[in-house]
Amino acid sequence: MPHATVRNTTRLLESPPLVRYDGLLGETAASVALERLDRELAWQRPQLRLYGKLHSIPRQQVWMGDANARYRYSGSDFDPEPWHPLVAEIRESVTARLAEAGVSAAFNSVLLNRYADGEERMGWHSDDESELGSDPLIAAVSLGAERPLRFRWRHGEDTPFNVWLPHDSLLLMGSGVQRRLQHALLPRKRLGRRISLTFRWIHTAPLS
Ligand SMILES: O=C(O)CCC(=O)C(=O)O
Ligand SMILES: [Fe+2]
Repeated sequence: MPHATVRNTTRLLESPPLVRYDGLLGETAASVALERLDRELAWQRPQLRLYGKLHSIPRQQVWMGDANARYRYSGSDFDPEPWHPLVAEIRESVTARLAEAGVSAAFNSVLLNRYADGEERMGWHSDDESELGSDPLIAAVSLGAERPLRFRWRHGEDTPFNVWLPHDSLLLMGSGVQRRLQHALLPRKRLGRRISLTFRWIHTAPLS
């Protein structure tokens, strides 16, 4: 099974911290998924408040998941969209591939991100909201233009590094990654459309 461990993190993180698996859906199915998600989802560009001023995010997104998997993100509450059948199928492929690799994981929600071109991006952050628990496992599927996800150590333990995310790949961000690193999808010139799906487990509160 093709996969690549990201070597320069293994000294500093527990196993399996950051692993990329290639060929998740198969080339054709992945290209069909890119087109369908692009067309069929209700992509949104919410405004977030930053230092008291509203800014449109430099990408589009959709939150999807179980009805009770509510999420708080940059000061706003998001109610998830119901599972799109194709996204539910991709989730099955992700959990199956992880299970083959000996990683048992379950996901009740996903943030889908759509970057129209290389100018669209996501700034530095860790996915460390309290709803994700103390040591979340996040699985990120990439479709479309290959871009690097850049990582930097929160306390400068080592140098920043890129993990390239080709079409139809799956990046597992495992134990310690959110606690010890931040990541960003920085702008790059001359790049086409990309959609990512970052699957998560949200610890839920009872529906009121
Ligand atoms: O688009 C990506 O690969 C990164 C997305 C990300 O960091 C996130 O959804 O939290
Ligand atoms: Fe993230």
